[in-house]
Parts: sequence; structure tokens; C-alpha cells
Amino acid sequence: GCRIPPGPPSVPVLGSLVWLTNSPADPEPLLQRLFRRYGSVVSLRLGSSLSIYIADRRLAHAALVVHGAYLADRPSVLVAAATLLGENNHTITRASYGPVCRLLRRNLVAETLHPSRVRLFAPARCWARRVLTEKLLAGGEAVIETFRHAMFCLLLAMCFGERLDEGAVRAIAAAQREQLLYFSHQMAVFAFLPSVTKHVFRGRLRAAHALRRRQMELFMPLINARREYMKLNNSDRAKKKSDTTFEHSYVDTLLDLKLPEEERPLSDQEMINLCSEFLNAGTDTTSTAMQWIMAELVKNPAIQDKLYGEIIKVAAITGDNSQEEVPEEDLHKIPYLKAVVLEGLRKHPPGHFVLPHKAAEDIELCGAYLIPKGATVNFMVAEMGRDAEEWENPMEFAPERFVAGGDREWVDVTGNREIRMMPFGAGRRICAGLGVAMLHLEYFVANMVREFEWKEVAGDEVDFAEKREFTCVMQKPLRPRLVPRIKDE
Ligand code: HEM
Repeated sequence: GCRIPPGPPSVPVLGSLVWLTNSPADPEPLLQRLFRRYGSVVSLRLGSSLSIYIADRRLAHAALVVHGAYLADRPSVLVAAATLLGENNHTITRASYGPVCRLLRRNLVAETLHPSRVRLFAPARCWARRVLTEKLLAGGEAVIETFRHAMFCLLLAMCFGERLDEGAVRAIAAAQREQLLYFSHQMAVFAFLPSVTKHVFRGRLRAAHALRRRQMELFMPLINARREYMKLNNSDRAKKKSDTTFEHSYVDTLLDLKLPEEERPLSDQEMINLCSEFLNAGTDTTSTAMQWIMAELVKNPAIQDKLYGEIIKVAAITGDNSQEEVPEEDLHKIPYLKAVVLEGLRKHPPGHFVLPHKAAEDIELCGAYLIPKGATVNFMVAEMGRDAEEWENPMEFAPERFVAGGDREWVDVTGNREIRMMPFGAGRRICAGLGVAMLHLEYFVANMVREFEWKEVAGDEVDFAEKREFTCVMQKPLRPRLVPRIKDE
């Protein structure tokens, strides 16, 4: 029969004794020890809740794809805090897998991130690339700051359909960051006995309300401007459209939505939470990945040279070396570029875990393990990409692994057929932005390599040590020397 996965001893109420000497905020080092001891699936108890961690790629496939329908819910960690703030769970990441979640997810995937819609954002990407190049050229800050700023410019443009000036971008970025920090560090207390904690920690609730108000002040004018713009007929729209307004935005689709069952449009607060989710999901993840990839290219100049050569070859085929950028239509002609990006995501996935999943029913995995209904389940993303039994010399940066042909099999990053790595998760809750994330990474990496030679600086060598923030970032930020390439006329 199946059994609950093994784990360290626990006592009722308190949970696993290991928490006395390990921090639940960063369970990775503890889990690595437990996997060595118990095998590739372990159970941990925190209070009365059971968490199961899976490091084996076949079990991950069974859980997320084969039995995926039962593992598409989310645990209610943040629900308590939202409820106390008078909010609901109507966001894609937080909602359990019901009609609301499916509607919101389908709306994002089909209406905003569908390839035909993504094409409409090409001018926004062009603008973000120019911001990126100018700031890299100016120097001064660590490149991760520049990456984050440029990505945020782009995500804001996609969200609100407006090209904002630098001051506005920085103000919203600061508010988002403060809120993210506050909610992840200070609001967790409300998961336990909210009826009691809401009195004990009422100062925290007040601060959370203030952060929400600030977000409301920043977002509502942008949402309302878009509401007015959408009311115009086509010819008025064309007249009004300045070069800072884009044709399509995520907000447009939200304004059109009707919630199932309740049959009402989204409230302002719901719209703000969805915009906030969109901005958070696409910024840190992508800029973190970009930093790791560029760090590997700095450390491996031969790979960078090869990539540059492939990029230039495509420009030569097109017969136009003088164009300002590597246009996004050409990206698919550079298979080595995709290989570099995938290898970066394998070795340095921005998230070492996925967002927590919850079992809606008892699940039996491969006839061996039982995941009881209600258990929280997570996956060891980084472990899978670095598993020496699956990958030859896993800690070597070798994009050739992902160049199709020869005896190499193609790696499917969605994990639908099989999971070899899962930087975007897999199954029903797979990253909703996978396609656009890959496009952003390929487009920006290609253009940064074409624009500059990225060189290691003596005394500021690349250091691959990791630090856990919202994503897993470089502990010592990358500080390379950028030498502008001389372009042949
Ligand atoms: C390199 C960049 C990115 C990485 C590595 C990444 C990774 C992930 C991961 C691991 C998850 C959790 C999957 C799970 O819970 O099983 C996720 C969820 C999600 N991502 Fe991404 N992501 C990236 C970029 C983006 C972008 C650009 C967007 C949108 C613009 C986006 C939107 C989302 C959304 C909405 C979810 C929630 C899906 C759900 O709960 O059903 N992501 N992402």
C-alpha cells in the first residue's frame, strides 16, 4: 500500500522538531539534508499542517501532470490576511482551482499573453530595450538594478497600456516592493488564529491598509484613464493615441470581465490586486534569470563569443547590419540563443520552489506514496535541474545540451510529456507567462550581447553564491565591464 512520505519525528501541535533549529522561511538547506537521509520525497509538519516536498522528476510528473487535477489548489496561507483587510482571493495565484481562478487565468493567457496579443506589445519591448541599453551605457548601478527597472517599465506598459516617465515608474516600483516585503514578512502571523492575532497585531493591519491605499492612489488614475480611452470609438482613439499610449493592455481585458456566478464586473480592489500580481509575477523572476544568464556569459567568454557570432550571422543573412536591434522576428533563427536561456534556467532557476500546491483529494503517487487530502505540496526545482543522475556535469554551463539534433533529445520545458527540469512549474498551474518570459529573456539577452561585450573585472569576479529573496538571486551582484561592440558598416 501507499504511505505518507517519510520525514523527521514530530510532536502533536508543534510539528516537526527540526523547526526548533531551522527556519521555516528558508527550508532549502534542511530539505537537502532530509533528502539525503530519507530519499526523494519527504514530509514535514509545521503546526498541524503537513507539507510534502518532492525532488524526484518522475514523481513530480505523476503529481503535477498525471494527477494534476487534484493538485491544482493553493493552501490558504495568505487568505487570512486578505480577509482581515476586507478582500477576497480573486487573483490567479491565490485562488483555488475553481471557476473564478480558471476565468482569470484564461483571461490572462488568452487575452493578453496569447502570441497575437503579445505582438501588439512589440513597441513596448523596443522602448524597454532602449531604456535598458541607455542605462547600461551610463553605468553606475549594479546591472540587476537596471534589468529590474527595464523589466518593470515593460510590465507596466503591458499592464496599463501607457509609457510612464521614470519618476512614475520608480514610485510604483517602490510601492510594489514595500508591499511585497511587508506582506511576506509581517502578515504571516494572521494565518494563525486570525480572531486573536487581529487584536494583538492591529498595528500591522493598519500599516497594511496604508500600503493598500498608496497602491490605490497610484493605480486608479491609470486604470481610469484606460477606462476612458476604451470608451472612445476607433477614430477618436486614433486621434487621442499619442506615442506614449499602446494599443492593448491587460487592464482592457479586466475591464471587460464578468465574474461567473456573481455576474458582476471586477471591483477596483480586485483589479488592483490583479495588476499587482501581474507586475510582481513578471519582474523579479525575469530580471533574476537575466542576471544569472549574463553572469554565465561573463564567466564563459567562449560561449558569449559563439552566441555573438550566431546573432551577427542572422543579421548578415538579413543583409542589414545597420539596424538598431536584433528584431524579435529573428530570434527563432538563433537556436543557440534559446539554448543559452534554457541552460541558464536549468542551472539557476529564479524560483527554487514553485508556489505551494494543495491536494484537493487523497493522491496515490506511482503506487508508493500517499499525499493526503489537504496536504501542501512543493517541488525542488533547483535540485531537479542539477541532478547528476539526469544531467552530465550539472554544474557546468553547457548550452549545447539544449541544441537539438545528434543523439540529444529535445527538452520540453512545459514538462507535459516528462519533466527533466521545471523552472516554470508544470501542469495546470504552470507559469501563465512562460511564453512571454522566454521571449523577454531571448530578446533582451540577444540585444545586450549584440550591443556590448560583457567582461569580467579583476577584483569584481563573478561569484555564483546564492541568496534567497523572493527569487534566488546572486549574493554578490554582477558588476561586469561593458565594452560597446564596434559595428561594421
Ligand atoms: C523567467 C521568468 C519566469 C519564471 C521563472 C516564472 C516561474 C513561475 C513559477 C515557478 C510559477 C509557479 C508554478 C506553480 O505554482 O506550480 C509561476 C506562476 C505564475 N507566473 Fe510565472 N515565471 C516567470 C515569468 C512570468 C511572467 C513574465 C508572467 C506574466 C506576465 C508570469 C505570470 C505568472 C502567473 C500569473 C502565475 C500563477 C499561475 C497560477 O497560479 O495558476 N510569470 N511562474
